[in-house]
Amino acid sequence: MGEVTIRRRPPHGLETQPCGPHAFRVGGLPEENKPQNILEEIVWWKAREVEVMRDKQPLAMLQALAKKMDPPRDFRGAVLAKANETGRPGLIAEVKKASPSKGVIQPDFDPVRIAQAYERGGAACLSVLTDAKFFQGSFQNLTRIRAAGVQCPLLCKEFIVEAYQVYKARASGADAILLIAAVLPNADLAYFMKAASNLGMTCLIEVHTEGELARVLQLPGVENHLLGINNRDLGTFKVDLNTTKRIMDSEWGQQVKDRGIVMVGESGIFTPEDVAFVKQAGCGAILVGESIVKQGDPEAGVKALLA
Ligand SMILES: O=C(O)c1ccccc1NCC(=O)[C@H](O)[C@H](O)COP(=O)(O)O
Repeated sequence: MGEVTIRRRPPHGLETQPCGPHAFRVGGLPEENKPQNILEEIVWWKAREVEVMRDKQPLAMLQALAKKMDPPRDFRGAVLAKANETGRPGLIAEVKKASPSKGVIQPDFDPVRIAQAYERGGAACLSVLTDAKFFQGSFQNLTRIRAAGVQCPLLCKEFIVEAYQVYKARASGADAILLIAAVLPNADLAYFMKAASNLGMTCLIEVHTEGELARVLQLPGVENHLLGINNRDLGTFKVDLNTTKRIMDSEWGQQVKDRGIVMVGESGIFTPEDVAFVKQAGCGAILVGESIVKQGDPEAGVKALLA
């Protein structure tokens, strides 16, 4: 049920292994050593990236930094408060320069200016992409946004495959992290949720299928975090808002509603009608990037979306 669909590493390790003056390949078909889709490519790259980061900044150093940070803000509480105040889903507005599906979305990208505009426009929380290779983001963007006095809680939008990244998020000022069910089995999800909770952070646990939702609903303490349905298939890039409706109409979606879990509708939300559609499907929050970040005036973009 809801098995992990993304392979975390190439099945046969590196495609070729150096051995003296020779290079040889360890078993398997060459095509098995190629990522099957973009999410797999990102995750394979991420594993190497974390190794390099750990060499430069060991975990103990990061943990010491994380300890010194101001306490995290209540991400889930901020979403709920904004939804109660406005009667609309709480907006998690994404600071997003580029993406694998769209290339550069906002060439005139000033993360602090965009974050401040989102906050003035009425966002409940912000999502900050930190991946550099595929999204042109950075952990410095998180730090700079927090240092600029933005009050909204911040989600570190990263592809987490190691606990190291949870500490990196906290040490960079994040209040919440993203965990993707297609990438992580429940044992890893539970472990990262525990690491995040110990740091006082919230998790946004993202699914794309009914099977993944059924699986993550078994996680202990999931009610204290947020669940999200990504309308974008991260393998094919196809975006379909009906994904949210279909999953929320399933028996697992009913369980989300019965247990009072906050569900976030993610990706492909462009108009007030889209917002109304995912609200009607049962979402208490929305995560929006492209439609607001590409506006010349992101504050007006947020206001128009929530109108
Ligand atoms: O946005 C992509 O192209 C993408 C590709 C591969 C993995 C993840 C990707 N996006 C992450 C997201 O989920 C979105 O940034 C987020 O939900 C906002 O989506 P949108 O409003 O459609 O920009």
